[in-house]
Amino acid sequence: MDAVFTTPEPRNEPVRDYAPGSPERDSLQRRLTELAADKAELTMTIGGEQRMGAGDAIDVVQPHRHRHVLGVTHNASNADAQAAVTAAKAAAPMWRSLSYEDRAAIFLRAADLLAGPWRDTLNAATMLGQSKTSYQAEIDAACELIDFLRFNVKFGQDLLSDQPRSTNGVWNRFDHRPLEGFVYAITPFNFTAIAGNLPSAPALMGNTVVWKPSPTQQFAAHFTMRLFEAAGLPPGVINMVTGDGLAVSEVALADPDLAGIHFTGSTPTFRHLWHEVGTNLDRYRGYPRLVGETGGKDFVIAHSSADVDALHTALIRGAFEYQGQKCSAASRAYIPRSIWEGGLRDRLAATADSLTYGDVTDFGNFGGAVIDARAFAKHAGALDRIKNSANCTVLAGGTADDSEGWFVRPTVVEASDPTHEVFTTEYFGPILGVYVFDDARFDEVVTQAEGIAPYALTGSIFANDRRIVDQASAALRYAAGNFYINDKPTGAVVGQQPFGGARASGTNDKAGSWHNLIRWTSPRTIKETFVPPTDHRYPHMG
Ligand SMILES: NC(=O)c1ccc[n+]([C@@H]2O[C@H](COP(=O)([O-])OP(=O)(O)OC[C@H]3O[C@@H](n4cnc5c(N)ncnc54)[C@H](O)[C@@H]3O)[C@@H](O)[C@H]2O)c1
Ligand SMILES: N[C@@H](CCC=O)C(=O)O
Repeated sequence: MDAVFTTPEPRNEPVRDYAPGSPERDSLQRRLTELAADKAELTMTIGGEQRMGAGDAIDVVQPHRHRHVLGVTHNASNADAQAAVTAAKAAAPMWRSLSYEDRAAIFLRAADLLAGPWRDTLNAATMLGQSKTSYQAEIDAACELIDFLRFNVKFGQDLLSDQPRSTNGVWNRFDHRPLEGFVYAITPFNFTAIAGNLPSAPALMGNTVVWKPSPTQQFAAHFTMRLFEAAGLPPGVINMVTGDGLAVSEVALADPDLAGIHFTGSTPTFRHLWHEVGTNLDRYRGYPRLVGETGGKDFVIAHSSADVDALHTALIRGAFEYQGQKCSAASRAYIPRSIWEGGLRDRLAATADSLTYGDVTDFGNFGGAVIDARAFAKHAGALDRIKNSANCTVLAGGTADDSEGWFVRPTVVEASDPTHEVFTTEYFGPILGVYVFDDARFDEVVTQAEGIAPYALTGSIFANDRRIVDQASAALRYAAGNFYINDKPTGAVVGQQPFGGARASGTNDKAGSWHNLIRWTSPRTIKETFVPPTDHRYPHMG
């Protein structure tokens, strides 16, 4: 076809509320019952073929009811990984020869399928497998993934439209080539949207992918792969391998055609991958692109002019939604004594104690369980250390119980030492450290908070005094990649608050924006001269 196409103008997917008696709630509840009834075979998908990994079996369970097995998956073996890499390389010429519009249509169709008939499946799988409430699943598995798919198509088109200037007689062009090789996408447990975005964003730009989801997110990842297929994704474009990823990395990171890593997960895992790439550098055809969004120790800093009701809500939602398992979760708060002793301390503790964590299929609960036994043990250990610390007072929670599910109570800890681990260590659970300061020490506290943790992902300032907002914003310029004024530090929306952080929080390539997509292209500059010179001499030569 001869046309320059324009992709549809994206709009953020409206969030459904699943209120009692609503049709969407009935429909989601039916799908929850169906998905919980079967024990699924959580296969790999390599070159379009589904098969079980050859390594050890892993039970994928409901975190809030860990005896309930949703499905079984297997670690991929070295041979499985090799097959996935080979399939990705084999599909590359076919995939990159398709037009951008053809590739984009697949992901736009996936978005529409997810907004419609697939919505309940992805939401229910995310609720059951990752212990998210209906609301937390809806903003992730439905809305954010739909938004990633639709907005990336628009950003990709903008990127392709970026062309150099030309002069009379010369036509200059950019050929926005996909990378030469395959992209290795490794995804975390906590967001179904991130798991879907990390393989699909490079694929949209014409790359083929080996995708390794987290075993604890494999239930929803399985259905995400089926969604892409239903939307018409050809075999071999995204090859999903399962399990812990150790064998996959042995193979993929040593392959000469590794063109990039698209990672989201913890800082130690990303550092490990980066080291491995460094070790293998001489093997590669090119320099692999390393894109990693990693951990956070996200702050809320309040000034004495802050609105206390807004601050209270931001702390509760920011720290305790999805059991604190968002990289953006508020995990350290700095509160002026006038506000703290003026009522916030007792109110925050009472609200935290009132939050119900339980089975997420009971829509009355505020939250569910933490993801697995390893996370539970980590949080239980941290709570023990906190309770034994002379610097700390536990004001709410502080307990954990894994008899039915991996439940950790929403915990508020007041700590008098601002260098205590509660202000520096990412727990990735529902534990909020609070440092209380005399109101006049605000500037000093901002300076201390700015650099005490190695991360720089999200952070909030609460103040009504505009001069304070301005000063704190300047002082904290490099302390967060996503900075909030009078709002909680969680809940970024695609197209509105492009997401990512620097320092130990990652490469800050802003998922769901052109900043990210540009990492998956390698432009070729073309100069075409219409009437080339035919005399090598210059006028100054006489
Ligand atoms: N900055 C962000 O945008 C963002 C978003 C979500 C989560 N996170 C971070 O992710 C972390 C929580 O997620 P997680 O527990 O899944 O992280 P994780 O690092 O334990 O695991 C992430 C992924 O890496 C895989 N993995 C681990 N070692 C591997 C290896 N050697 N080879 C291949 N794959 C390997 C895991 O199986 C999983 O798929 C937190 O630190 C959180 O802050 C960051
Ligand atoms: N983008 C999400 C966090 C993703 C990490 O877990 C937020 O803004 O809350």
